[in-house]
Amino acid sequence: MVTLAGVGKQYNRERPVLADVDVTVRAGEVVAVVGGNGSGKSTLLRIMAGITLPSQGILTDVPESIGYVPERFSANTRMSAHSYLRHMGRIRGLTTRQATARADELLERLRLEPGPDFAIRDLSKGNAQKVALAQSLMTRPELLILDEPWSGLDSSAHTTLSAIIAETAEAGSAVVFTDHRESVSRVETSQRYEIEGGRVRKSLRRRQGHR
Ligand SMILES: Nc1ncnc2c1ncn2[C@@H]1O[C@H](COP(=O)(O)OP(=O)(O)OP(=O)(O)O)[C@@H](O)[C@H]1O
Repeated sequence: MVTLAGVGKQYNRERPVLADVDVTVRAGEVVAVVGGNGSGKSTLLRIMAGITLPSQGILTDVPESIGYVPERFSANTRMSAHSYLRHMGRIRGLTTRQATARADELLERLRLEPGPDFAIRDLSKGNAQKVALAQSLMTRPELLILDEPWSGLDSSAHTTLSAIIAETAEAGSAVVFTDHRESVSRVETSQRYEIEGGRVRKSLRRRQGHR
């Protein structure tokens, strides 16, 4: 699905944030990346998503369709969640009818409050995160990248998100998500990587946790 070989990242000639990262993510896998604040989790995910270029190393087997949910989704737009999702769906090749149906389905499933026609810029943090998640799922991505996806979501949305991650992997896509080291992963993972001191190590533990 996607392979990172010898990947490193340095911002502004500072100490490297990441060094010699070798990660392979296969179709159907759920991969957790854990680490403390500032350890480089978001940087690694942005490199995987093609948003940030690595300073060293290469990426191969990068899929064409990638869904990405940033740690913070701050769309300062008066556009409603539903209009935004329809728009994103159309950009990704859906017809208006398909995009409308998919937006309806996702917003209902995620229980967007106060409702699909509310302006995105006035949504609460958790509800804005739901819109970010929904945009990544408008068409099925081959690789779904989620940066601290549980943060800000309420417990009912946690359960929905865990189910969506499991379903996405079952459908043959790969899912990569980050979490803080001390957090218990909420889904069964195929692989788990830990980031510390710029190094990414594979952790042998497979985890299934509950919160
Ligand atoms: N665009 C940037 N320019 C300069 N430094 C950056 C940039 N983005 C991230 N950094 C630095 O790289 C390091 C890793 O940041 P990153 O956001 O990847 O960590 P993180 O593990 O996701 O942190 P958190 O858990 O707090 O979200 C930090 O020291 C951060 O300040």
